[in-house]
Amino acid sequence: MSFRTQPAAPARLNRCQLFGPGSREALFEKMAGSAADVINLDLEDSVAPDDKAQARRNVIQAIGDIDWGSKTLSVRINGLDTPWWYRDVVDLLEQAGERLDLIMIPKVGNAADIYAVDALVTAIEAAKGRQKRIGLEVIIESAAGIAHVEEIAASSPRLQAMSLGAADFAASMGMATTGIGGTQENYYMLHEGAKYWSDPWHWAQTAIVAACRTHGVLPVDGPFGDFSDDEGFRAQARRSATLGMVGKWAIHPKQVALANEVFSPSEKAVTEAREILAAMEEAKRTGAGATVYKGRLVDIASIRQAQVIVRQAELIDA
Ligand SMILES: CC(=O)SCCNC(=O)CCNC(=O)[C@H](O)C(C)(C)COP(=O)(O)OP(=O)(O)OC[C@H]1O[C@@H](n2cnc3c(N)ncnc32)[C@H](O)[C@@H]1OP(=O)(O)O
Ligand SMILES: O=CC(=O)O
Ligand SMILES: [Mg+2]
Repeated sequence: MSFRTQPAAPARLNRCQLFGPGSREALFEKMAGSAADVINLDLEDSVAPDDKAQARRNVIQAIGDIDWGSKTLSVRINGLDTPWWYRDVVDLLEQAGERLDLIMIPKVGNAADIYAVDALVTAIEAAKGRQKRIGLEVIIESAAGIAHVEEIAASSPRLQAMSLGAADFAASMGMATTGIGGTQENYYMLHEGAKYWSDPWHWAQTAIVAACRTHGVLPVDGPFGDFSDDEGFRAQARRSATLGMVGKWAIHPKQVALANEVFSPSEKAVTEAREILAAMEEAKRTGAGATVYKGRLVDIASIRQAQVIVRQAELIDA
């Protein structure tokens, strides 16, 4: 490791973030009863402009009235280029109960966006004597957001998670698609007449993972719009998990089980990780730094790799 060590991301489960519009109160109990680790009550793009004020009132009421169990409870506020965001923050912090865990800031473009919200949150917490410090999460979903991804990841000690928002990201980048995540028909290489599809989200995801891991923030994959396509969701989520993301959004309840499945290590993976740790303990006992496990090299780096899987399994079992 460099002299600059890598801070740990928050030790909590974030396999699935289930979204629901703040204007659809009837969904709130269903969201609370779901198997999602994180709930995102939305005041932004799933709420029509005329419904913004009512949605805000619904969400504030629901934060106190509904039993959210042990879930992380987050509210997505409106973007900083709108007339609604400051009232979202003020009303949430002044009126919502202590059960609220996070505020999600959409369409962040640079660290100053988080600074502005942090300053407002900090002042209201002090003025109101709120006991629990509110965390922040952000969505990278614009050209500016991805260009400034590292300063955004470093922007505030309140920052816990960062998601890729494929829909707005595609729009901001001028990508020729109306699909939200997943395979894009025209993004392929041609070799001897055969098409090989590639992943247009890959580079943004890796930039987000690197920025998050540098600064101790959880990297999360955002929405997959086609909720009729379970295999498409699985494929996207598996790629994200392989790259180091910890979870994925669900924009429909049927996606929750899929995300939980992909971001929970299989029994086989956990057993293998524990066996690698045991093999390395044995190697250490005999003074070796490297050994052979199932015909392949394992060394001290393998301990760190195995610990990623074991830690996730322990969080799930806790
Ligand atoms: C690009 C972005 O910004 S994504 C993030 C913002 N977007 C959102 O928050 C959208 C979230 N999702 C939704 O609003 C809805 O799921 C929709 C509009 C996609 C579909 O809604 P519906 O047509 O009601 O879905 P559908 O009929 O398939 O619902 C099946 C059941 O799941 C429930 N349900 C639907 N959405 C949700 C949800 N988000 N959370 C919990 N339950 C839900 C329905 O009430 C219904 O319950 P029932 O069987 O008891 O009647
Ligand atoms: O907010 C999410 C997105 O994909 O846009
Ligand atoms: Mg968006």
